[in-house]
Amino acid sequence: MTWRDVLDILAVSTVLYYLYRLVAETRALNLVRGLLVYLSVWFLADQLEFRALAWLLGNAATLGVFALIVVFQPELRGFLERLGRGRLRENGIDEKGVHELVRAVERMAARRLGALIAIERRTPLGEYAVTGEVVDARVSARLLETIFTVGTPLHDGGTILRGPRVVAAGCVFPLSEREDLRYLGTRHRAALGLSEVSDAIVIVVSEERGTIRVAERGVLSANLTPSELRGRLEEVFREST
Ligand SMILES: Nc1ncnc2c1ncn2[C@@H]1O[C@H](COP(=O)(O)OP(=O)(O)OP(=O)(O)O)[C@@H](O)[C@H]1O
Repeated sequence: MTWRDVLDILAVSTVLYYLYRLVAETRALNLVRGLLVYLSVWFLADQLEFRALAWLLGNAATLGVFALIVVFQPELRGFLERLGRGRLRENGIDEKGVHELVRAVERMAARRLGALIAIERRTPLGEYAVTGEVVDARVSARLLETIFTVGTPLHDGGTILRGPRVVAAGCVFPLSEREDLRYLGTRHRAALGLSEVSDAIVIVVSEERGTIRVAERGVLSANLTPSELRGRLEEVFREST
């Protein structure tokens, strides 16, 4: 085994890893499952010498490749654009998203609605998203306020934003274990906990006090005004474009 082989293996692993992340984040995941079933049936038909079925599946596969390129044209285009910009993942949030998010947070703080909102950056938050309900909708102030309205099934737990979309709500985040912060309530410890295990920016609105704080890389900010929050989020937005 030479250094070339090691580099080759590393390169292939990197490509496979990014392909997996790309597939896991888009609607291509179901397609991959479908393709695996298709290939298994084709393989079986071939092994069992079901000539007609194998012929049909073989020819349909050629057509299918072109059909896939057409159907997944938006994803492929997005992927190639990001590859060109040197960023394989969309991270952060866009300008309109920041505007809607800050509006929602400001209103929720004024109304004393407790809220916990994580903005995914480079660390994938899929494992926490699956603990809640899939939302997959464009972020809007009205949507966020609706999610955190007391008495609704999804208001408990955290909401996850990926780019300009709300991906999931009612999610369970890991609680920070820090002894010196035991005095904090669980909503704030969950915000901090998630920021300790990821690079997410986690916004927390206190139901008790109506304050706005942000947890980032294991640090919980002091109370922020809505415009201070906007400033921080705009920095994140600039970093991601
Ligand atoms: N692990 C967790 N992941 C996500 N959300 C959580 C988690 N633990 C608690 N929460 C949320 O926090 C709420 C309880 O907040 P609690 O009052 O204990 O915390 P707090 O930090 O004092 O917040 P507040 O200032 O809003 O009262 C729960 O109803 C739930 O919505």
